[in-house]
Amino acid sequence: MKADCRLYLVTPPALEPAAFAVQLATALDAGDVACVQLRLKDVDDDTVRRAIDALRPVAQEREVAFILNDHPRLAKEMGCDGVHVGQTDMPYREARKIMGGDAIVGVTCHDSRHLAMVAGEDGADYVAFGAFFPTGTKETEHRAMPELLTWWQEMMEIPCVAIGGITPENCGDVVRAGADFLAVVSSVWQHPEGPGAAVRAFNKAIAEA
Ligand SMILES: Cc1ncc(COP(=O)(O)OP(=O)(O)O)c(N)n1
Ligand SMILES: Cc1ncsc1CCOP(=O)(O)O
Ligand SMILES: [Mg+2]
Repeated sequence: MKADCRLYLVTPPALEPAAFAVQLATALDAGDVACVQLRLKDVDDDTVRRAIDALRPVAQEREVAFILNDHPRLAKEMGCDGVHVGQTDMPYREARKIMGGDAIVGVTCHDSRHLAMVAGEDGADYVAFGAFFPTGTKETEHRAMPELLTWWQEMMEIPCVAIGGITPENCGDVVRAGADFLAVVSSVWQHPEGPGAAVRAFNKAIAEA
């Protein structure tokens, strides 16, 4: 059992803020979730702001960290707890300058030990590896293996996030390999019995891994 692995929910690619706030509350009230990432691609800043206004309180009122994808300035302006940056987004150091020392800054490292070491040494709060499984949510060029998580855990203290196609059914190997967080999109928001059932299923799968 590796009970210290926790869920990291990433929002669906498109959402209507007020309706999705209800879905998010259902997910967060169903069980243990460490953080929520708002991930909206190809929308203008005001659309992101409106979504943050609707969703940030839902997370923060439940002591769940609220992280914005891609946009450090908006994250800072809008009171998010952190930001996630990828390798083609703003560089980590610049994001850190904007966010300040207390905020969470996470970095995508694909399947690269080198990128993860650099991010860790620079001060990232977590490194994200993936994709671990095929995913329809994002076109991915990199495939990570569970051994990468084990290697990271043996080398470094900084938490690692596993992302990409993770479900309650397939997460066991990734959890046992050492993921500190499972970042998930479709398996939660497209769960046939709803996001609450998905969170319960993940919590159970993690506890039994
Ligand atoms: C937790 C987490 N891990 C990886 C990503 C992917 O970030 P990036 O490579 O910048 O791709 P986009 O998500 O921006 O399309 C993530 N968002 N979150
Ligand atoms: C944002 C992102 N980065 C790598 S895979 C991915 C999508 C993960 O979505 P899902 O959990 O639906 O596979
Ligand atoms: Mg990005």
